[in-house]
Amino acid sequence: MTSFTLDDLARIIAERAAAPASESYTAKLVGGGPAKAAKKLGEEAVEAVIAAVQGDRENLTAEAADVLYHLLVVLQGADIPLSDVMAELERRTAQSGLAEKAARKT
Ligand SMILES: N=c1c2ncn([C@@H]3O[C@H](COP(=O)(O)OP(=O)(O)OP(=O)(O)O)[C@@H](O)[C@H]3O)c2ncn1[C@@H]1O[C@H](COP(=O)(O)O)[C@@H](O)[C@H]1O
Repeated sequence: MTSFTLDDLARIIAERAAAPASESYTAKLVGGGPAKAAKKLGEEAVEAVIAAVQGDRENLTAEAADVLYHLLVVLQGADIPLSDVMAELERRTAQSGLAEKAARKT
């Protein structure tokens, strides 16, 4: 069990984004522009998919951490607060995913 949250990580990323790129991987990614950060997110997502398909729990745990970190970096670069994403997820709790999918088809 850990008390570390995505909010904590988003705060670290926001701080590090302002650091010199020579001192921070986060600053280097954000400074490289949205396409670079998004490409990295895509790569990490594919690695997580491969680990999931292989049933490799240890690797999937590590790759999931990479995906979450890189997603938060992409959000930071796009100036989208994590709280906006959480609000969208909260809004979706009003109905099941299956009900939402069915409503889209009609
Ligand atoms: N959680 C992370 C985190 N997860 C993954 N990574 C980096 O993401 C990269 C993953 O890419 P790869 O495995 O493909 O490695 P790579 O080949 O070196 O990457 P590229 O050169 O291709 O970009 C590695 O360099 C990891 O170090 C992270 N870098 C930073 N953080 C967090 O951000 C904080 C601030 O880090 P800096 O911004 O570097 O100060 C850290 O203390 C952590 O809390």
